[in-house]
Amino acid sequence: MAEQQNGCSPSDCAGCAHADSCGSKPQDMKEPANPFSHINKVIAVVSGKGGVGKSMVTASLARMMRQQGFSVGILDADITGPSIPKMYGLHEKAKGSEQGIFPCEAKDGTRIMSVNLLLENESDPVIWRGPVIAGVVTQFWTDVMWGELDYLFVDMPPGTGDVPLTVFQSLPVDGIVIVTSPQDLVQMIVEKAYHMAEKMNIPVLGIVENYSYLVCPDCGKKISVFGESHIEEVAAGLGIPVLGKMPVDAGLAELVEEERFYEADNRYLEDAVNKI
Ligand SMILES: Nc1ncnc2c1ncn2[C@@H]1O[C@H](COP(=O)(O)OP(=O)(O)OP(=O)(O)O)[C@@H](O)[C@H]1O
Repeated sequence: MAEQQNGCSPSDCAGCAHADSCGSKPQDMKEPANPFSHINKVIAVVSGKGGVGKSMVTASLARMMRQQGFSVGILDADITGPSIPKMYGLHEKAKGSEQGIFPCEAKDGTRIMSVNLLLENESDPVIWRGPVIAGVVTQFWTDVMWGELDYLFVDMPPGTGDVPLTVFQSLPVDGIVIVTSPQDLVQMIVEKAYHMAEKMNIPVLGIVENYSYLVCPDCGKKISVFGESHIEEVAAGLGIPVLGKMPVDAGLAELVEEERFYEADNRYLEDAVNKI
């Protein structure tokens, strides 16, 4: 917690004539991007808990922006459970030069960096302690030559541990998207993610609900497989928009299994395009 002086707090610094010399000013721990990276917007995709389809949502948002003609990258910060390269059929090793590491390029032009593109065998487990993992994620920012990007999506590990903290402190994150699924604990889980972003002064762009429903292939009826959704109330309570609701979609799952996500055409998140 930053020390308070003169009875003021870090949030009072903006516009204060004494901000530069005052101990209340929050320390800027942002790391410089690689000199060969020019990134317009960094968006972190987070979830309060695992298994809600965060990577699916990250890649879907990236695909949608790609379809709109934007240049897009995905930084896979889920170091112990990386799934992005496989979704896009990438199994090569990333190459480097004196200036840094090149991201790998998927068939739709999405630039991707993940620990799996650096490991000798992609099935090798990553058994590193939190600070080492957080250091690798920072290097994906400082050492990777992303080039010109309109959007860099960061697929975060679940929860509020070391890596999310490092990403929020070290990368200039413009906003976060919270992914959740319909369940009783949703309010508490979303609020945890929301308050973490708030404490780090990062705007929450909205919530995506995954596994929202299933459409019966015979009668077309929507079935709430994981219970009724309360996402609208939770979002309204926090004053943030619902960016979209994704059903369990066998077509999307198939594209993941067949490692052809670069062909995905996910219309469920269409509303998100103008909000992120
Ligand atoms: N809406 C969906 N419809 C069909 N399959 C889905 C959907 N969302 C996710 N999946 C599938 O569920 C599996 C898990 O998804 P994903 O890897 O995105 O989860 P995750 O939240 O990133 O996992 P974790 O955070 O626990 O590492 C994947 O095989 C993915 O293809």
